[in-house]
Amino acid sequence: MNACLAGGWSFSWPVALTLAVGIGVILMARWVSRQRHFPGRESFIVLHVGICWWLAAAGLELAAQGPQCKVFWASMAWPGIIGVPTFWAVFLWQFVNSIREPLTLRGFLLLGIGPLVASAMALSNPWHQLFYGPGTLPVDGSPGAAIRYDHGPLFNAVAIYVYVFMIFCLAVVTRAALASHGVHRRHYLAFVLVTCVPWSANLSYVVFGWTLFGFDPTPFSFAFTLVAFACLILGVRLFDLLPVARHLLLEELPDPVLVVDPQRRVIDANPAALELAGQSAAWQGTTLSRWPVYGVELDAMLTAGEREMLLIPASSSRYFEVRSRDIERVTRSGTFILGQMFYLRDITERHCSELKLAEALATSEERLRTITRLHEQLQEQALRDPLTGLYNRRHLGELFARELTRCQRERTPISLALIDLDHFKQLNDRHGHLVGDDVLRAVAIHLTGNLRGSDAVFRIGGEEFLLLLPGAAGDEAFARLQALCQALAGQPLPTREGPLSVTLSAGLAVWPTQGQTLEELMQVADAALYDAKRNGRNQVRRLAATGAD
Ligand SMILES: Nc1nc2c(ncn2[C@@H]2O[C@H](COP(=O)(O)OP(=O)(O)OP(=O)(O)O)[C@@H](O)[C@H]2O)c(=O)[nH]1
Repeated sequence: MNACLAGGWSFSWPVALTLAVGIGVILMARWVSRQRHFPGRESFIVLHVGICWWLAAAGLELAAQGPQCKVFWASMAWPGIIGVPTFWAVFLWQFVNSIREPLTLRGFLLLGIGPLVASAMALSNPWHQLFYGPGTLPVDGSPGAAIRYDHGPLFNAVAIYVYVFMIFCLAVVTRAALASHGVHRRHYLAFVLVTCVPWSANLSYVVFGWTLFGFDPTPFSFAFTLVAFACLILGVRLFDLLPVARHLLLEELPDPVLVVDPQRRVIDANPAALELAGQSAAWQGTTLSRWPVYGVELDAMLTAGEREMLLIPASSSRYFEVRSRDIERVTRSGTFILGQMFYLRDITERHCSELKLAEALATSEERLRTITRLHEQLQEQALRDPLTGLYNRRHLGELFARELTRCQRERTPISLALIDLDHFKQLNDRHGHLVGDDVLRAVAIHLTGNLRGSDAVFRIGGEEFLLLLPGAAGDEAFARLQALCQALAGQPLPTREGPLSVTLSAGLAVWPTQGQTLEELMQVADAALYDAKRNGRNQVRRLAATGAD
């Protein structure tokens, strides 16, 4: 060994490559060792130590000039050559089965027997030549020429030992990939690739004698392993729980989530989205507009550039609030849209509550309107006489006060007339009360039919009426009342027993000359009415005015 350490060396590109890969492996192993704990972490680090060992021995073999030294360094590689598949298998087993406890010392020592025995067999080869046969010679006579190895039976036995581990590794990750889905499956499939590439390189060397730089290509294939792990760790954050947790969250989310690429093809959908669409297989890559149940709406939403909408799928009685957002990647040259994500929030409960609330509000408003209408009707009814529909005495005070204010402001008079039907008792007695009611109604119509806009007529007693004529002075009011009186007398009224003739007597009072208040005016008018009755009825009377009217 001393001779080989002190022997001639030549630094070449293949040596530089092994050195670079070795440094990369050390850096990655160091970085991984500082990461959070993950299943198989210790085995993963031991595996990388094995790779480094192998690379170091391979580099020394490549750099060594003497053929014996080359064979010596090749023999020194065996702890790494056996250790790598052994601890790759242990790591995969622990990772796939989520075994967090590190390998026991006993297990470690047991698994270390293989590499030790193989190394011992390789290093003792000069005495038995069963590992490398006598045909192990340089490929040509040039200095530092590569060695063509004559693989002996012990070499083949060790190769089989290694391949058993590799087959085990493949079986473990393939089974795990088949049994899992989502992020986990992608991780396991990556492991299948990472297993296959160095193994294929090794198989091609052992079985077909294929070499790279005249050398076993397996150590160089670790460059691929290094890049693959770098991509897995940095790209999909292997060993990190966050992507797995996010994936699980999406899987468990009761609300549908759909992801489309820039060509509007569905590239991902969580179980809730698949269930709503009734999709189960071969859905990936479906054009959004052809996506069942709600694809057309989402497609239209994208076209319209809308970010939010209410979705009521035809085949479902549920309501969804759809939100879309761009999936972007920011690079130095700008922001690229990688696709869109749709999030469908089930708002059925909220929407139904809102609908019920709106319905309840509408009903309440309708009821309130009805109550207001009824209240107004009641108020109106309270002010009106039910038989004739004329205002009653209750409304008189209010209306008079209003008219009085107006007439005071406008300095105009108000005439007030009390009207009483003549011999109404006789009419009742002769024709009955119902006919009397007919007459009262007909008189009410007669009176209202002869009023002007601002006039008002009230029924203030059985067959007593009151006329309020704002703005009408005594003479004018008197003339109008007389016309009313004569018209009534000359026109029989319709009743259930045929037309009947009635007459009225009226007494007139005028504000402000004959009274200041309603009571005073009514007293004056009543006195005048009494006068009319006494003078033979069917006439209008007024007392002599105490001032100008
Ligand atoms: N049909 C009907 N009659 C009523 C109503 N209210 C009061 N009367 C009647 O009206 C009559 C009033 O009679 P009286 O006060 O004696 O007066 P009158 O018979 O008209 O005689 P004079 O007023 O003196 O001309 C009574 O017979 C009451 O019963 C009503 O609402 N309907």
